[in-house]
Amino acid sequence: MVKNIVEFNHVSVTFQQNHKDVHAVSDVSFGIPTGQIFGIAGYSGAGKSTLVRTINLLQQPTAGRISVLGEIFFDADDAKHPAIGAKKLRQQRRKIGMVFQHYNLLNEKTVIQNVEFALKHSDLKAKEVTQKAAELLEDVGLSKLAKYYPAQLSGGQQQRVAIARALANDPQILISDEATSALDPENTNQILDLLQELNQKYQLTVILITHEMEAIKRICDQVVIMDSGKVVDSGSLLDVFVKSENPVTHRIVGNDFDAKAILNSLQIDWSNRKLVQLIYYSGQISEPIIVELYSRFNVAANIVYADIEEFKQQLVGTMIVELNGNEAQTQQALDYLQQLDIETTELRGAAV
Ligand SMILES: Nc1ncnc2c1ncn2[C@@H]1O[C@H](COP(=O)(O)OP(=O)(O)OP(=O)(O)O)[C@@H](O)[C@H]1O
Repeated sequence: MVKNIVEFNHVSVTFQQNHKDVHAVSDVSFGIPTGQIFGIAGYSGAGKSTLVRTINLLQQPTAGRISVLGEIFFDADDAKHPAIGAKKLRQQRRKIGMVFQHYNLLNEKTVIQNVEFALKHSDLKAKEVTQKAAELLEDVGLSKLAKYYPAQLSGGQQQRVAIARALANDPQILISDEATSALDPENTNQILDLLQELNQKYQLTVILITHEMEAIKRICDQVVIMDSGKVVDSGSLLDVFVKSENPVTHRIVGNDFDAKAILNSLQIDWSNRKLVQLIYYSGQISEPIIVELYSRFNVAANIVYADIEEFKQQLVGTMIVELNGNEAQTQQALDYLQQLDIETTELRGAAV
């Protein structure tokens, strides 16, 4: 099994529009580990769709190299044959399923016929095709609606049909390009949970392209943030959402853990106050720390702000507290928090 099921090396895509170059993707390099749910996030127009369309060469890059499933699909430096041959590409594309914001179902066919349609080039006999389609519908929780027509289904149900269809040829990669963008929050979460189930059941690598940060936070293992065609940040959810200090990342993913932004938005003048930001992870706090700081060190901790966020079932909390105590005792209190593996950052001295 290859470590990275997709690898982008210095990939660029430039379009010509009105005699001008549009740099939709600029010098992007990163790998997507096999078996992960991998998020590509950013605002509309950041270049996400263009980049993922290069994976199965629906979009040819103008520069760079792309490896997929351990094979070089495209290498701009190979002047004679930059792309893999058409026949090979057709075979390999079957290992890459795609779902989009629009479900693109065939309205005159029933739910099961829509899934069967995706198997028409397979080697299966008619009976096996029907059986396989029925199994796929069971995977996506739609067995009971097999004979319905798309128009009789809700948006979330239609997207489930699209997912079953995308899985028809047992792909190793499923690309979800804004697949939940047209759905309400409840349906969005159900589709995301389904993608997670499929990821686990079939060791399916899921590439989730979205501008919705809540979707990334709910199911992704790793994420890259794109802005203006470039990758501006990458890493685990905690690296990007909690620890990143990149202002562009903050603008895109939000400021939930950025103490300065929080204090500014609360209009708290903290220039002469001893404020400390605490960041802690699920299961970490079993003691009533605020009480402990007072009883052990005689340091009073007033909570200025507190929040808790969930990242793929891991809770991360942040508190901004004002510590009142003498210098030595306050230092002891901070040491104590660090012993509990609570990350502490002193905010003293900076202006609003
Ligand atoms: N075929 C094309 N010709 C010219 N410009 C294009 C073409 N396709 C995309 N672009 C431009 O490339 C940039 C990136 O578009 P892209 O669709 O990849 O962004 P995105 O992050 O996926 O956003 P969205 O979710 O809105 O599609 C945009 O400025 C877009 O207008």
